[in-house]
Amino acid sequence: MDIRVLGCSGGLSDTQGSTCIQIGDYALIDAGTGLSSLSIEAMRKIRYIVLTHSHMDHIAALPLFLSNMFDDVEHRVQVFAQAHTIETLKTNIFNDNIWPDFTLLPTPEAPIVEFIEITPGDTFTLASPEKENAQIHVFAVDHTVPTVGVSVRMQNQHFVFSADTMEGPTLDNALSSLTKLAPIDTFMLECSFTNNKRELAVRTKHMTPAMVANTLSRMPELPKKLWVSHLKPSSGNALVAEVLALARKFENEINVVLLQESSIR
Ligand SMILES: Nc1ncnc2c1ncn2[C@@H]1O[C@@H]2COP(=O)(O)O[C@H]2[C@H]1O
Repeated sequence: MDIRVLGCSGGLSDTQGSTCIQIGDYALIDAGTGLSSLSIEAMRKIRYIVLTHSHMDHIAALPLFLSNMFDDVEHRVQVFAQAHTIETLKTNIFNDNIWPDFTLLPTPEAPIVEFIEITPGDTFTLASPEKENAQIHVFAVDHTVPTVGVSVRMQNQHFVFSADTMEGPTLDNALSSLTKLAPIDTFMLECSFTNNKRELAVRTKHMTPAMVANTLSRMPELPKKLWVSHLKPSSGNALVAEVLALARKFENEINVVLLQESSIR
């Protein structure tokens, strides 16, 4: 399985782009500013993008990426997203004011991008032009706007990305179902705020290290690796210290990796 985290910051940072995960060389989950670490040649190989939700840190690079592709790419980029995400992008971004409506360009018959509506619970295949296909399953998570997490299965490996979510039964039930589908090898889970910002985390539907620990303790079977991501830059070193303490607490049970610049490329 070839998964590269191009960015997973929960905001604007001098060390890391925002959420963008590359599958092989041909697909992305989310299109945050981490996408800008790809060369133009690498961008031209991208055929599919699965968007978890409409928030800026997950879609910021999509408009500029599409204009990069516009000139000389023959394939159409397929963007998979929930109806809310598609509608929000069309109304607020691809509206010929903020950015051109690339769903009609260069011609309405053969546009550069096609939005494909997905619903939580859907399973679909991203066909690789060269290597093994990726089997995608999207599941509902609990965030302030309609959001899906993404399960990727390829080469007998199972990677699960929580996207932005709060702890609770929605996530717990999804993790139980996903574990039955196939044991989870790598679980990329968000952790946005420090424990003393629990109230803000609940209001904005995000996780703290304590919530991450609770979620792990309720999982029917622990994944082999936990990638902790989406730290808010404003939470700084205090959050890093809390995540490292969490890693020590679980060190005999699970390999906890804090995704920072050094460990994601
Ligand atoms: N009530 C709030 N107070 C402070 N920050 C907020 C509030 N609501 C949303 N945000 C921030 O706005 C961000 C929108 O994207 P996120 O959900 O990743 O994370 C959210 C928080 O960082």
